[in-house]
Amino acid sequence: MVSTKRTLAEKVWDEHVVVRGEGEGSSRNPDLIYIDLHLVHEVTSPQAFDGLRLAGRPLRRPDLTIATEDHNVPTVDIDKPIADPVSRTQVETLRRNCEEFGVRLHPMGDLDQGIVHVVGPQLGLTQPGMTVVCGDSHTSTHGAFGALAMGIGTSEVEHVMATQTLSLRPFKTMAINVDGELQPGVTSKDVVLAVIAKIGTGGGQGYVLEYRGSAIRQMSMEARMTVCNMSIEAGARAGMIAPDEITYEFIKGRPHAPQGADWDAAVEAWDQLKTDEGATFDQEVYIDANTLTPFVTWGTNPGQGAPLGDSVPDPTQMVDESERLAAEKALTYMGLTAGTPLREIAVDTVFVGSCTNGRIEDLRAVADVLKGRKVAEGVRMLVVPGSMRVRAQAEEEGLGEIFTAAGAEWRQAGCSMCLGMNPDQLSPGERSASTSNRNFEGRQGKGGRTHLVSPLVAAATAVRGTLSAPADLD
Ligand SMILES: CC(C)[C@H](C(=O)O)[C@@H](O)C(=O)O
Ligand code: SF4
Repeated sequence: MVSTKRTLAEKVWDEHVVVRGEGEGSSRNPDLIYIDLHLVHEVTSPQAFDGLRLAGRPLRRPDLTIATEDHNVPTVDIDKPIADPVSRTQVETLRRNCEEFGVRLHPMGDLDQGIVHVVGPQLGLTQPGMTVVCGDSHTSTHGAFGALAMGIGTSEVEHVMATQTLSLRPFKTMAINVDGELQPGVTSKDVVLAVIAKIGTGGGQGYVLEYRGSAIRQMSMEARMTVCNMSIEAGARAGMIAPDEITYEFIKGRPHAPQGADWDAAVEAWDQLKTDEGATFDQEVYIDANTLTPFVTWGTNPGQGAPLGDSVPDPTQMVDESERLAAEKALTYMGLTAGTPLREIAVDTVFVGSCTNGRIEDLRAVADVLKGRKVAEGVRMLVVPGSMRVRAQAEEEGLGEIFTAAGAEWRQAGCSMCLGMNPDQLSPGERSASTSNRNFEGRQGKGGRTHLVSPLVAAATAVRGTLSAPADLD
């Protein structure tokens, strides 16, 4: 007998099937899935809009589509024209397209402008049980609300624009059980870096991950978003967390949250989403939260990480050949020697921001460490809010002053140094501690060397000048 017990991901999927694909098992055709929310930014939308225009089609549901400018925007002098011609064209094209197709756009300077994955939740647009897509791999962030949120390619962006549906193959399910309690100074970023180091950058391929367990339940929505954000770095199609009181508390009262009787009905429906007792996952992974310590990467993919107390690993000790070769190549690029304690690695730049760690809670954590302290001599520190609303709130709480007094640059909202598509970049050979999600070669600028860290580690590193945790400060 087929079990009727379903996981969170399966429930959301089932709710959105417009047409079920024929066949069974691995030969089953894709299902046609309805999409509740389509987020748009300047990088992956131009060709999709062109396609619509060529086909003479309107946008099917402008009311379920929202755009913001994030990747190509500068984070200083935002009242001046964008200097780089490619970036300027991208942003101007988005503005023209949104105007022509009737898409709500939050442009530079607007209070709701910012990184697309910060803006959706902030407006209360991202809600439990929804299907959310965006032409962006870190769409997985929205899974923190119990939404099935997936990054899609430009041709799929056009398909969603035209039909509000997507043809998708069913996925496998993986439970990531994180039980126990995180020690002080250990954050959700450390959890997800440890998860990726454990299952590998390909470990999640074909799966939707569901993060479960007591450590996840205790996390704030900001922290849960950090975890789900990086699901894609394990190769997963999406990452999800079942909604609970913490989720509802976050959504309640936001501009697009249901109100009055609709709110009560919504919460009742959202409460049904959690994975049924006895439902089975295709795979289960266990992480002990009690034993986790701050985690940093030493290599050039997010799976090449280790506890901060460790040393740069020695590739010759690695049994797996492809792992060894990858580590050797990474250490050469990173300019690191096996055996060097990670704490002794000196950085030139510290970047706090991105859709992984650019929310208010992240900025508060950084300000807590920086208060009354100074950024080390010779170190450049950028603090970049994920959205203009985050910036405004940080200003209101006096965080901006703390950053500036410590000697950090307190910027306007955008993807910034998370990737080299705007003026905030590393120069060749420059080394950073970064709260973002990717440490690929050249990610933050050609020849730049990236260590992925939590906001707490970023702040302590800025003060000491070498990879550090707040506990290392006097
Ligand atoms: C530019 C965009 C398509 C890309 C993505 O898909 O994730 C970017 O946001 C990234 O983080 O690498
Ligand atoms: S902040 Fe970084 S990861 Fe997030 S959408 Fe922008 S470029 Fe991609």
